[in-house]
Amino acid sequence: MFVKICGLREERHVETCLEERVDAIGFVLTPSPRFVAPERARHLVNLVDDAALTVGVFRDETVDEIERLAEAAGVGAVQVHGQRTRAELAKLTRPDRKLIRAVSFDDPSIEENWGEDMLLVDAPHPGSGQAWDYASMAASLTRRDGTYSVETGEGPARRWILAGGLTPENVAAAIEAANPWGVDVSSGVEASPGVKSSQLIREFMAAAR
Ligand SMILES: O=C(O)c1ccccc1N[C@@H]1O[C@H](COP(=O)(O)O)[C@@H](O)[C@H]1O
Repeated sequence: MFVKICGLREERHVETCLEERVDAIGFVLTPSPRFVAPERARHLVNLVDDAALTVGVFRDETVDEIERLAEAAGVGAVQVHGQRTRAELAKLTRPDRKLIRAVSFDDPSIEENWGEDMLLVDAPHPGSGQAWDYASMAASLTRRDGTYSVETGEGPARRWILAGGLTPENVAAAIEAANPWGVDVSSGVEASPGVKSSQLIREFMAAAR
C-alpha cells in the first residue's frame, strides 16, 4: 500500500516519515494552516533526498505559479486541487516530475483520465479532516468497468489514492471498503491543526500496512 503523509513542516516529523518508510511526503505550498514557504520546503525536500517522493500541494494557483513554486521547493511531484482543465494539466506534465490530480469524490471527472500519474480522491474540502463514505464510492465504481478496476485498485491508465478524514483508527477499514492503490493523510496524524504527531504517524503507518 502506497502511503503519503501530507503537510510536513518540521524536520523531526520528516525523520519519522523516513524511519517509517513512508512512500510520499507532502508540502503544502498553498494557503493553509500547514503552509510551508518554498525555501523551507526545499530544506525538508533535501532531507528526504530520494528516500520518498516529495510532493508540492497546490489549490488555486495558476500553472505559472505552480511551476515557480515547485521549482523553488525542488519537489518531485505536484498535487493539484481546485477547478482545473485538461489543458492546465497538460501544461503541468513533465517527464521528470509526477502529476497528481486531486478531485472530490463527487466530481464527474473522477471517471476520466486526464493524463495524470495518480488520481487523488478526496473530500470536497481538502485538508479539513472530513471523512466521507468510502464504501459507497467503491460500490459505485464497481458498477463501471473502464477506467478503474476496484478489484485490483489500479485501472489500466492510472493509480488512485484515497484521502479525506483518514486516521489511524479508520484507515484499515477504509482500505478494506474502497480497495485503493494508496492512501493519503494530513489532519489525522496531527496533535492540533498544522502540528504533526510522530506517534500518530507511526500508528497510521502500522494500521495502513
Ligand atoms: O492540508 C491542507 O491544508 C490542504 C490545503 C489545500 C489543498 C490540499 C490540502 N491537503 C490535502 O487534503 C487531503 C486530505 O487531508 P485530510 O487528511 O483530510 O486532512 C490530503 O490529500 C492533503 O494533501
